[in-house]
Amino acid sequence: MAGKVKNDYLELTNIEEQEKEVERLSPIVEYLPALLASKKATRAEHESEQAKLLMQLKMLKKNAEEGLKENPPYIKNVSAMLRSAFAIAVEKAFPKTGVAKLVQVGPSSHPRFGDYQCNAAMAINKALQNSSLNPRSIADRIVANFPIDPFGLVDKFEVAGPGFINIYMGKEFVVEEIRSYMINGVKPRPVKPLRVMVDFSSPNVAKEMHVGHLRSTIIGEVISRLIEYQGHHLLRINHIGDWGTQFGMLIAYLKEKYTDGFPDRMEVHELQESYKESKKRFDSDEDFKKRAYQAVVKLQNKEKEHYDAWKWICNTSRLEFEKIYKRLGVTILERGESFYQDYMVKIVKFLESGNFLEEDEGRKVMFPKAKGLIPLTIVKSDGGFTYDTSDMAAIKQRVEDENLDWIVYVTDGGQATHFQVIFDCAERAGILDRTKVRVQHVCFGVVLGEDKKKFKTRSGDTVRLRELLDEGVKRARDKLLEKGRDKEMTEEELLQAQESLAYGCIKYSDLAHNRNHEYLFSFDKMLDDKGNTAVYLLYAYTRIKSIARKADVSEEQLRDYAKSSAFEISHEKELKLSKTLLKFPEVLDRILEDLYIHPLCELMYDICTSFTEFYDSCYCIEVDKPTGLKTVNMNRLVLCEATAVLLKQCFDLLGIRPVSKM
Ligand SMILES: NC(=[NH2+])NCCC[C@H](N)C(=O)O
Repeated sequence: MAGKVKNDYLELTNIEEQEKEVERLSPIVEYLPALLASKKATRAEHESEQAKLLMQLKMLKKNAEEGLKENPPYIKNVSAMLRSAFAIAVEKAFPKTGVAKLVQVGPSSHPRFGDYQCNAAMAINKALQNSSLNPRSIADRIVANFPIDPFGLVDKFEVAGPGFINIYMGKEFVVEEIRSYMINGVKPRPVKPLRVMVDFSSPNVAKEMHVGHLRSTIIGEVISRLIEYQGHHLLRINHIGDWGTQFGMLIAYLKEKYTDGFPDRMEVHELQESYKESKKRFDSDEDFKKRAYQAVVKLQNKEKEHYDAWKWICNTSRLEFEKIYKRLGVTILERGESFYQDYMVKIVKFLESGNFLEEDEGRKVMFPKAKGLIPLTIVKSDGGFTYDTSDMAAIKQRVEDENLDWIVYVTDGGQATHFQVIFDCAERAGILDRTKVRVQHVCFGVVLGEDKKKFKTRSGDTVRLRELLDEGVKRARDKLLEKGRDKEMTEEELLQAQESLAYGCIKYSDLAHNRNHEYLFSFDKMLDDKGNTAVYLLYAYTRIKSIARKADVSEEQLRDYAKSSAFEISHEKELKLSKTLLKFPEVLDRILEDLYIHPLCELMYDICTSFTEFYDSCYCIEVDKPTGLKTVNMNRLVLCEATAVLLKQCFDLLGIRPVSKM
């Protein structure tokens, strides 16, 4: 029931945490039936060991109550709760054998095996090597020791085959959760807030932002949203490539070309052309090379003329980047390589004084601890710094000045070794302690065109993101017109719908794939309204939202109904949809571990297909033809609304904006 205080000790996600809790709680759980039987402890009992445990339990309950007062009910991770409960069961069944850590619980592969499965009995059998036991008897013993279940999480167990434990969820629990989704929304479990940085997007100045940067932007933004949603403090950082000797080259070239001052506006591709030209000159013309080097020195000393020229270059690029971010709904703090100039000087001294650098043909390099990896180039033979130098400086600044607990870098898979070596060298230099600071490189595969080759224009150039987005919007509009949607929408609504659809599709088709794999960019595929696409999901969402509208029932009424004892879930398809919704917390928790986002898309798709099944077999509104009288099934409407609430939350996390008409 709403407001009923529950003791949520079972919900622990992390295995060490679980183990500690098991150790702490198993005696308490043992004594719990006794506690419940004798509500008041006698004086004598107070002096006994048992009473101490009862006190402990009281404290635990009190903490839980207080926790709940502060934090409105949050969504529960069923897998994690079951895992903790099974860990307790195993600890009770086989005390002090250390096998509780073998417990794994996952969704079952088929409904005939229940909702979830625990297959620990086999692994425990192996670990215990006790000939008088077999996996089945182990499974029986685990089930017999399952702790009290304050949530009614489990309806029944079944020990099957060689020792699988099939778990059937309790309906009461499902009802309570759906009730809470409806009344309280989908609030994640409160956690200790961490300081987190996501370093993503990060295009390069004076170069076109390419599809790789688009992927980094899309994935990085979603990771940021997920981390924020979980309640952590987040810093989104755009580590743009805006520093280095190439800028001396470019400035020298531009000064030569525009003797009367730089133009007011310039497209990034023109800037990129100049960049290519300057590189040619640099490689072929000794005089130019000298001037380029002088320009670098002047830039590094921040001499006005050169510094202004550099600012002009950065600004030209920035205007272009910002247009893309605005369209995609991304806000990110620019803190490029140039930000670390002073830190780079310092890190070189630091590494030098620690004797971490070695001479190599005039360069100063740093080897990682791991064997077989290429070293970082910290100082080039011309004295300049590199990408490696900036990342070493950045990691020090991030750990020490920003005090971060968690740093995420989002780039293509081609940089996996770079980050491996950076993390390794940072540890070697004592800058980073990976037991305290979590560093994660989130990589992704290359983007392919419809011809399955690297995504390029026909002439072999980089595809301009602005043009790509424009094409997406045009295609989305065509799609809407093709379906005749324009007849039901004002021009304003159509504009909103086409943008939501275009950007939604581009984002979703990227996110729905395992990020490690290559990804085929196809407007035709992403704008398909069948299958796991944004179009399908957005339509489904709009349809769900329109049901309550048609029924003429307000959200307020639905909430009131959900609070009442009349609310129930009965039809098999209602239950199936509900159980699919309850998968959200476990998907969320897993994503926050490995930062693979596609399971969230899979879940959204499952929700929409379960919804369709439910909607096909369960009337929400029945109209009596002769009289025209409407009968509204409030239970089902609540379920529709809970589905909508969760889907909306998922769209928000993915940065996709559903519109009321589509
Ligand atoms: N800290 C970092 N290295 N962030 C990623 C930078 C990505 C780089 N500018 C590129 O375009 O590939």
